[in-house]
Amino acid sequence: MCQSPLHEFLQRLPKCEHHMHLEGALAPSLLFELAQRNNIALPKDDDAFASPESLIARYKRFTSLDDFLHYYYIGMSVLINTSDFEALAWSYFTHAHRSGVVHAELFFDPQAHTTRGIPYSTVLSGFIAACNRANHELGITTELITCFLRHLPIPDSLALFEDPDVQESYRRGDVRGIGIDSTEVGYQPERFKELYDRAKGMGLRRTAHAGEEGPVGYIANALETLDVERIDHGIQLIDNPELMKKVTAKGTLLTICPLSNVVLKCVAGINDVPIKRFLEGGVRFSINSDDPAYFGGYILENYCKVQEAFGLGLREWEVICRNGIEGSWCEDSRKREMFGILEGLVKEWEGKREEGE
Ligand SMILES: Nc1ncnc2[nH]cnc12
Ligand SMILES: [Zn+2]
Repeated sequence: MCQSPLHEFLQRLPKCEHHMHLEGALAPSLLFELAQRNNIALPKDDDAFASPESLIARYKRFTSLDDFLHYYYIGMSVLINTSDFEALAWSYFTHAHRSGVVHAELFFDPQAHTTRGIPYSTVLSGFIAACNRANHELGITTELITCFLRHLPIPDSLALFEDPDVQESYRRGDVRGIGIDSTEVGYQPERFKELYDRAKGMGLRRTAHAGEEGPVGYIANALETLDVERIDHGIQLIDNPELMKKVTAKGTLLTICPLSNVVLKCVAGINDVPIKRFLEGGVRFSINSDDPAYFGGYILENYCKVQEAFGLGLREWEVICRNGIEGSWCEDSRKREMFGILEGLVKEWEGKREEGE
């Protein structure tokens, strides 16, 4: 719980999450439980894997994106069965519900599992089961997004994309779009042009991690060569006012993850995430959790940290939330429902203000 008088308002805002890696919701407690159940040996030469507590302590000392990714890929090696993937996603949804998430568009990394011999169908069926349960029991609507790993060879991405099970998941609408993630610097977005062209040809939605650790040129490159509809992170946009104007005019949504940026040392502190400058410049963005089990908080903690740093008003939060709803890849009827909740909440809180509460 944050110290802001707006804490209850922030909790109740109807949040859309657009940047959340399901594998990044693997809490150390579940990681150790699954390692034991599935008989997976964790590295013996790294003291961090001695216990869940020592792992949590190590997560507080990440030095870079790659330092985090090292632990992220080892962590997910404990996921073997459909039930493991379902348990992981369900643990995310219970936290998300408490944080006020009403709509979640979730990344997963198929190649990180298929390269370990886990079939795509095992991964997907576990995630779909949790999504269905979240919809029925918590009222959260969902979309899934396959992310391709930029550090792997391009032909591997294309081969996975064309895999009959993967194609079937796109055709059925079980998976709505594609993205690219993993190590950024040295892996320019344009390398994935063919993949994105094929995805666009199939009517899939498209986003890409860019401008997290990498320079602003990667953002321009993703927009130009991949024709993406959203940019994941994109905080380096602040370095190029001309491009910022273009992104604003186009209405491209940045999916910003403030806690992640601080923990992975992409910025010195939360005050350096360009929230205020993007708001003033009219850049659209949503606020997201990225890998909550690794970065010390879910989406509400990100909202709270932003509030503590920038002291935003009701109207500024309304803009952030409205842009998040608008930039979602759900039906217009669902957007209208979420706009309705938002308008009601803002009116209620403005009323409280007038009564001098
Ligand atoms: N923040 C991040 N950046 C790039 N790849 C990721 N995979 C999971 N989290 C990521
Ligand atoms: Zn990410």
